[in-house]
Amino acid sequence: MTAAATANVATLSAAEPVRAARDSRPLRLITCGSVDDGKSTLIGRLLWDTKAVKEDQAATLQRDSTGKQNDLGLPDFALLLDGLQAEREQGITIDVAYRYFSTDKRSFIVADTPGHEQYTRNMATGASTADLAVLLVDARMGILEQTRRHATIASLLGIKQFVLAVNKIDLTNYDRAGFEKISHDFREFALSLGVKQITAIPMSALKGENVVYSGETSMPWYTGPTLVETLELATVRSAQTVGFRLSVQRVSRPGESFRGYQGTVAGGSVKPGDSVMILPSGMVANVSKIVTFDLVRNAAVAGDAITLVLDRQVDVSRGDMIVAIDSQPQSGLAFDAQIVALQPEGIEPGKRYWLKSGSRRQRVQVQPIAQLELKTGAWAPAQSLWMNAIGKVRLSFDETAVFDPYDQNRSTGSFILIDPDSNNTVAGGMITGKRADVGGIHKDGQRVLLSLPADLADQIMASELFASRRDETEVRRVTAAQAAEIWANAASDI
Ligand SMILES: Nc1nc2c(ncn2[C@@H]2O[C@H](COP(=O)(O)OP(=O)(O)OP(=O)(O)O)[C@@H](O)[C@H]2O)c(=O)[nH]1
Repeated sequence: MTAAATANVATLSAAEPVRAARDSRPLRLITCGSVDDGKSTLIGRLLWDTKAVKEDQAATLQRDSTGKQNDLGLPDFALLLDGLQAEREQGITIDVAYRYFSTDKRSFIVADTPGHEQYTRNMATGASTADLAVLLVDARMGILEQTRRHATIASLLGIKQFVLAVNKIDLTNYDRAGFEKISHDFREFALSLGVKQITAIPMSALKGENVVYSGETSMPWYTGPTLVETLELATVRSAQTVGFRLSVQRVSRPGESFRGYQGTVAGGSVKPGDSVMILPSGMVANVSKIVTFDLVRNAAVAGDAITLVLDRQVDVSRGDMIVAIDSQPQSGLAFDAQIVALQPEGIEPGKRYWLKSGSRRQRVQVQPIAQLELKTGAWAPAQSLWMNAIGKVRLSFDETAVFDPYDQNRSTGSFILIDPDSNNTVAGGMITGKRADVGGIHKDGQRVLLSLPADLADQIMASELFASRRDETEVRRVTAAQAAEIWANAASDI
């Protein structure tokens, strides 16, 4: 550690305690950027300078770095993450690697998300739980399309605080004008996304400048905070406001006398005596008991895995949602959503997919409406969505679907789409809202629902199209505007 760096440690520890009422939950952040922007080096540097690296790891790192030290004689920090990298390359379970570190003011969880284009999916996974995004750019390259894509996904997923880490500033000779141009370009783009909290920091992850320790010796012109100071002051996302949600994973019937509904609480809280509704059936019951692995509990909150026992016999199956009666999600046949297409085959107009949300799996027809132009931030009409595209779509279900909008509940408002032919996960998405409860022709159990405007509904019996289904067809009255939309979507439904 240099003398200047040591002096800065003292400065940091002596700083005013951060905001008294701050949430005690760790701050969750994601780092994203293009390949080689220096993410691994930055995370390694954060862990090293905050002393999150255990002694044995540090010794291994020094050994493995032999011959690779940088000009400060420090090890190659990116190697710290190599173990995780190897797991990632083998395939599989760890899409996003989580790392923990802390300062004397706060603890942090950082999700290391890969920078390659095809890893957009993993980036979205990390971002869905993050409070803040650190977007890395190479000071020599400036803002790239990938930077814009990541910033957009992070903002769609509800992240409102961004740090723009203008890394490798040492390679531009600490060029102030270059840094200011990049931060100006990014600020303009981020404002178009509605993101207002942006801190741009000139940084050398390799040399450890403006990460944990100040870079004032090399960049006297920069008087703003270091990365860690920014993180210490960031706010955690506020708790979601919607009521109790339990997506039923399993119905437990160990004996005649006991029937419990198992799952993880996906929102709100519940206690014995609460009135709940089972969706989509709409049946109502009261909670008589809450059981966890070995305990009877007097309450459960979001994140708890529980078995819920109700006070009466009701029909509940896997995939149903049990919700607070006074704060219900939206039920319907048609929803609006935003998705990120994840596979080379893209999203085809009108194709049927499996939609998976929590423990529920339903058939859905997906109609792309618009695609986000990353250069301008504008939505352009689109019929299909190709890999990595961010799009607005309409979802039409065969049977009643139940969601919260994503901004009210990230768990019951998000989903993935699976291609029934290839079994590939072709998109990840967020519900933005329910559409008017019409949507053309839908099967609801044994019934066929046909939605038509009032004037046409009176003539329905003349319709050849539905003659064969008349007995099982229910006609609903809707407005003319809704009807135009229904007809536009209906052809492929029949
Ligand atoms: N000069 C300089 N080099 C840096 C800096 N940060 C990272 N590097 C170098 O840039 C190269 C890429 O760094 P990584 O940390 O592996 O980049 P990455 O973004 O994690 O790359 P992937 O893991 O492939 O996505 C390495 O050779 C680093 O030593 C910096 O601030 N200054």
